[in-house]
Amino acid sequence: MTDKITMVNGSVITPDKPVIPFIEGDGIGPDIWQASQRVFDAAIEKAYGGQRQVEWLEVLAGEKAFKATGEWLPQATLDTISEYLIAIKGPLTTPIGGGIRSLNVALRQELDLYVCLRPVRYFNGVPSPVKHPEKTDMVIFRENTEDIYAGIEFAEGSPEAAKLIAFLQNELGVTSIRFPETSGIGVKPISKEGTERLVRSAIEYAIEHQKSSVTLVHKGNIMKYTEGAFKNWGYQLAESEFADQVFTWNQYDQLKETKGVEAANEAQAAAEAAGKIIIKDSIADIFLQQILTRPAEFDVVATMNLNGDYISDALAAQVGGIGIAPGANINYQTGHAIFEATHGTAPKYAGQDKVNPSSVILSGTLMLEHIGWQEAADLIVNSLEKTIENKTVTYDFARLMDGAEKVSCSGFADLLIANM
Ligand SMILES: NC(=O)C1=CN([C@@H]2O[C@H](COP(=O)(O)OP(=O)(O)OC[C@H]3O[C@@H](n4cnc5c(N)ncnc54)[C@H](OP(=O)(O)O)[C@@H]3O)[C@@H](O)[C@H]2O)C=CC1
Ligand SMILES: O=C(O)CCC(=O)C(=O)O
Ligand SMILES: [Mg+2]
Repeated sequence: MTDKITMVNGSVITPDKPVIPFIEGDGIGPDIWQASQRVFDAAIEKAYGGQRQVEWLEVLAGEKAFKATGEWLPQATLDTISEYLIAIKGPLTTPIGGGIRSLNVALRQELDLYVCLRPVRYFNGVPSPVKHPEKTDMVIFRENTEDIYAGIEFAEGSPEAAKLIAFLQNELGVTSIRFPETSGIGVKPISKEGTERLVRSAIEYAIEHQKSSVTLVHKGNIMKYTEGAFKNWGYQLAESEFADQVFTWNQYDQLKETKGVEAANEAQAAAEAAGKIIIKDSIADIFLQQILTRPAEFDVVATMNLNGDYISDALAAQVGGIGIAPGANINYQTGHAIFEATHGTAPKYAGQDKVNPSSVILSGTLMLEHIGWQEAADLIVNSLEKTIENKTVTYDFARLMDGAEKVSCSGFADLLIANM
């Protein structure tokens, strides 16, 4: 009998034969989904010998949905994911500079999946542009429902843009819009509630996984009441809700001011010795330099939507690129979660059975861990390590590895299954 995954008292309850909806995705989506699904099924079969099994339920979004229903994101898709709690998806296309708004963002907003969780770790043998890729081991908590992704934007020349600019100038005394006649305009909402639930999740994750620090990444020197507020609210939340478990740079600064630098250093050293998590912050531009030059100093990263988008792809590059960068969109209160790769639809490779399916496959291992099927997740990760160490890899790795054998997307999945 198949059944639904549910959330009971904050815990995910998984029946032996759960229904899990999936969205195949646009562009390379069908190639990587088909490869990934075979790997998931093989790992589950090997781990549980038929006692556990996923019943995959296709739901439509993107181009496939539009062709079939005339809608890009049918309500039935949202309803089904909402009902079954957990889903996994391939990438969906978003046109640039016009056309539909992002379906990926819409899914996150509609289901209020406020955390975009993107773990970044190195797999032995993966080609990387840095000397010590193994030093990059971070988990990104990207706020997933606010910021300029809220989509409050008005086009240059539109009556809405003219009205909003006139309001800013006439009612709020704004004089700094350089070319008001020809400006498009966007709004960036960042809330205390949105910040708190994101930072709370990041600190809880750090505690559960025994991480040593959480870094709040922001551009609060320039955007004081959005990104600067994120930093302040983040510190306030850490100090009020996790007083016994953390030490913050804000506390360090206060001690330095009142008792001097030695007292502040001593307090931080004592906190570290006691295993407390250090909550620190970094301005986004220098952070992008420091993750390259001093990656070992960062652990869990909590940031807003746009910063998190940039940081995800930058960190993915450090450990071998977007072909191996998984992710999950999660609401820890309702239990809703959609697992998906960090990369997009790579349209030039669509239908060529060529690209690396590892990002969706590793997103699937996050999903298996999330539903408590750790044995199946471990089988996949171990097999991925072995397959990469054997130098049998897709084009993206093969072009940077000496002596590698280039395999197709489906061929890579075959090897993962054989190596389990
Ligand atoms: N969550 C989602 O669904 C996302 C959707 N998108 C959407 O995807 C579309 C295309 O975006 P674009 O900016 O080109 O970014 P993409 O991530 O789709 O592709 C950029 C490049 O990354 C490399 N790449 C991507 N996926 C893989 C893979 N699985 N294996 C190996 N290499 C890979 C390729 O590099 P190379 O050319 O060097 O071989 C590719 O040309 C846009 O519509 C965008 O909005 C983007 C990001 C996320
Ligand atoms: O929605 C999109 O098209 C892009 C999304 C994206 O870049 C991301 O999720 O990292
Ligand atoms: Mg992105």
